[in-house]
Amino acid sequence: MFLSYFISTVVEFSDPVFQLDIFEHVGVPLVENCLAGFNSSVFAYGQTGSGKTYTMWGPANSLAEENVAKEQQGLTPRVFERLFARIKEEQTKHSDQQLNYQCNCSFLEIYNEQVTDLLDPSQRNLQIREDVKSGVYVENLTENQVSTMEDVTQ
Ligand SMILES: Nc1ncnc2c1ncn2[C@@H]1O[C@H](COP(=O)(O)OP(=O)(O)OP(=O)(O)O)[C@@H](O)[C@H]1O
Repeated sequence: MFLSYFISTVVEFSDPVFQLDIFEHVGVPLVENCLAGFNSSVFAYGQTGSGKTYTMWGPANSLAEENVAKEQQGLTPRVFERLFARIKEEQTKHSDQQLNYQCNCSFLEIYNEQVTDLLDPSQRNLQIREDVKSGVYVENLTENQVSTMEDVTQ
């Protein structure tokens, strides 16, 4: 099952307060849904230059620069930081059960009905398919397993 969140971006909105607001209303419930075992996705939509990438990642190079203020971070690093922290919390809380979590993520862009794999931009025309059991999926979309922030920011 898939749970999806939609964010409409307008460049004037994507200031630090807006980033925090999005994190609280989209990021926090998304992390809890992932922990509960649901596949979850975020769609950022808006016209060219409206701030989709900024909303999802923060200012350019913010992941590489250690001194970028936390409040400038985009949704993606905040979500993964929260996810890994919550996993640790759950594992500590239920240490007798030896909980194991596997996190996989994909990133794609849809532009003029063309689907591009952002983890492998040479894949520019991926097909959207439907499977009787698993539902709608993007054929051949790269799926990376992540367990640390370094995995996410590489
Ligand atoms: N709140 C903001 N403060 C400062 N700069 C911003 C803000 N939001 C967006 N920008 C800047 O505006 C430019 C366009 O934003 P961005 O690349 O996020 O738009 P986009 O919707 O992803 O565009 P495209 O559809 O062309 O990929 C970028 O240089 C980005 O750094």
